[in-house]
Amino acid sequence: MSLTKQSTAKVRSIVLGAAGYSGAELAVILARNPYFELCGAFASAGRKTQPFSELYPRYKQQLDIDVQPWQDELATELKGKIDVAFLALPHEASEAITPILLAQNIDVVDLSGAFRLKQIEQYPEYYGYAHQHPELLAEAVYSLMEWQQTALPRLISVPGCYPTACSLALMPLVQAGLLADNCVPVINATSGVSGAGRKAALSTSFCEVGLSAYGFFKHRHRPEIEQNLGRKVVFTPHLGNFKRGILATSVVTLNAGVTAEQVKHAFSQAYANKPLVRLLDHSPNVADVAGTPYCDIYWQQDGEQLVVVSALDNLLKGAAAQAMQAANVRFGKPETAGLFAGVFS
Ligand SMILES: NC(=O)C1=CN([C@@H]2O[C@H](COP(=O)(O)OP(=O)(O)OC[C@H]3O[C@@H](n4cnc5c(N)ncnc54)[C@H](OP(=O)(O)O)[C@@H]3O)[C@@H](O)[C@H]2O)C=CC1
Ligand SMILES: CC(=O)N[C@@H](CCC(=O)OP(=O)(O)O)C(=O)O
Repeated sequence: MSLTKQSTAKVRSIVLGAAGYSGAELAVILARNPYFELCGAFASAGRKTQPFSELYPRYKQQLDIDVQPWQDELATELKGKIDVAFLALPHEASEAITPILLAQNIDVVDLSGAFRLKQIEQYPEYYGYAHQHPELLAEAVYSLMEWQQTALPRLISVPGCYPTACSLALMPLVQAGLLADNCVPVINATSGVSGAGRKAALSTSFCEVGLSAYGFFKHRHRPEIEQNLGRKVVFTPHLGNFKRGILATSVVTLNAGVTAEQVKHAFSQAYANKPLVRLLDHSPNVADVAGTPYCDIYWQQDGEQLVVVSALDNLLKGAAAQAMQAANVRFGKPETAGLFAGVFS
């Protein structure tokens, strides 16, 4: 195994799952973040070492790093050479590899759902497997950064893509106490096909995908959204025939008498100094957030009924950009470092 040149001045990082969609986005973001150094990129053990630009040809001459097969034994070799590992892996792989990395004093920023839910008994029901590490579930901090109140520890659990879109849309109303007690938010959200990852599957192949709902009541993001909002929701994800982006439409009932000014104040106050949330005066469009680290939010009120529409790029604010945002904060760097290309970086 080889690592690229290291500098003690920068946060030394690796990406596991760098051949996949969200890991690849993260590798690109890390490579342009002046405060971090991308020291290694890894895929599954069965893969041969391959240049990143062979997997993603648009990065030829921009990101010259090899994607190498990951083996757990590498963790020992990396001790003292790497500060943080970003895991863009299937949930169970993340759960298994995390303690191995932590044991070598390597921080973990996990993009999977392995450490998102605080109630361990929800894993069999919503993830289809029993969680083996209650101590790490307790230790992990869930990093919905706009609402993050506490310091980030060595194990960071990055929120899911749909929960980020829905929670950013509804948290201001919850925190301001504007939702009716008996309100069960109804959330319909449509994701582009990259949400399903890069691996080939008939159901997500281009000619098969139209627009359809799935995951009724049992999608793993439902308990995550409920954990964030502190109330039950009806969450129905949809798959649409576009590459990237999520559009979430959340319908709620407000307390009687809540005014338009109160709603506006709740959103403006919540996101006044939050650089990655944009409050719009028109309905969001996934085309305007695809390729950006933003979550766009808009609402319309009719008496006690409120519709909130939010949009983000599932691979960026819904995954890699949010992971970078959290790691920037964890290591004391500017929150948005690496997230904007060119003059905004
Ligand atoms: N896609 C999205 O919109 C979002 C994804 N996420 C989460 O990020 C994670 C990755 O998702 P995504 O990028 O879509 O997935 P992909 O299927 O595109 O990529 C998965 C990556 O993980 C690697 N991998 C799989 N198993 C192992 C293993 N046991 N050891 C080492 N590497 C392994 C794969 O390697 P190889 O290519 O060699 O098989 C591949 O590089 C998931 O947990 C997902 O839930 C989070 C938010 C949004
Ligand atoms: C379109 C599609 O299949 N989307 C995925 C969610 C995206 C993802 O990978 O989930 P996390 O955000 O939890 O990591 C799904 O419904 O399972």
